[in-house]
Amino acid sequence: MEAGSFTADFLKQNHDLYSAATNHSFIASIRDGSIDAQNFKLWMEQDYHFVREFVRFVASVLVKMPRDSPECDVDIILGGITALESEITWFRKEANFWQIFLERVTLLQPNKDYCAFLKQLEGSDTPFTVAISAFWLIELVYCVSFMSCLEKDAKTPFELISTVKRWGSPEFHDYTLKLMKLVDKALENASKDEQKQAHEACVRVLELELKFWDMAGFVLG
Ligand SMILES: Cc1ncc(CNC=O)c(N)n1
Repeated sequence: MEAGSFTADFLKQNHDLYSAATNHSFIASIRDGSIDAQNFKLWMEQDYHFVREFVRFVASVLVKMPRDSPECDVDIILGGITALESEITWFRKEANFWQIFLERVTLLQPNKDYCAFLKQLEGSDTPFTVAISAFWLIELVYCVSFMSCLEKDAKTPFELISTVKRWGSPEFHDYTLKLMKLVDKALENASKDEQKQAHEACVRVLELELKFWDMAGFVLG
């Protein structure tokens, strides 16, 4: 059997898990407008703290990029870091609107687990190929999930439009395609062992994204 690209093969082989992570009931509740404000606030509190760890992770991906990478490839990651700065600013502003006190939040277990996984990927024993693969998929799950909330028949509440546009916009989708190309280029010449490690890290990303949505959609009180 002729193998395709890493990313296409991965999504094909893990279709059910990918589908579960990108068609979650939490996202469906945003899309149909039935979402409870408490659940949205819970997601936002937890995600802000996830993103703080994610900044370090993306920085580690940049540091691991091979020295002979084309500048335009480095700039894709740099652009990702730049976007995270405005994302952090946006989170603070949004938190203010929703009366969330970000500094008082306690991390829930699924978020702790996800952050611990990111920390592991940040370590120098995780190769660039593995880290960039996980990076691509983390962004893709958010992109595909939130894109569904912008479809013509979606009834996303107007207060949540800025949230879904952040990750569901055509620009963000473009960015995930650029990351996908970086991954496929990096994995094409990687050893079988690194390909396997990258595959395993991506499976873990899907499991953790799924648990993160479960946590956000959990009905309080
Ligand atoms: C849990 C999770 N996964 C992916 C993203 C999207 N990346 C950066 O914002 C996110 N914010 N949170």
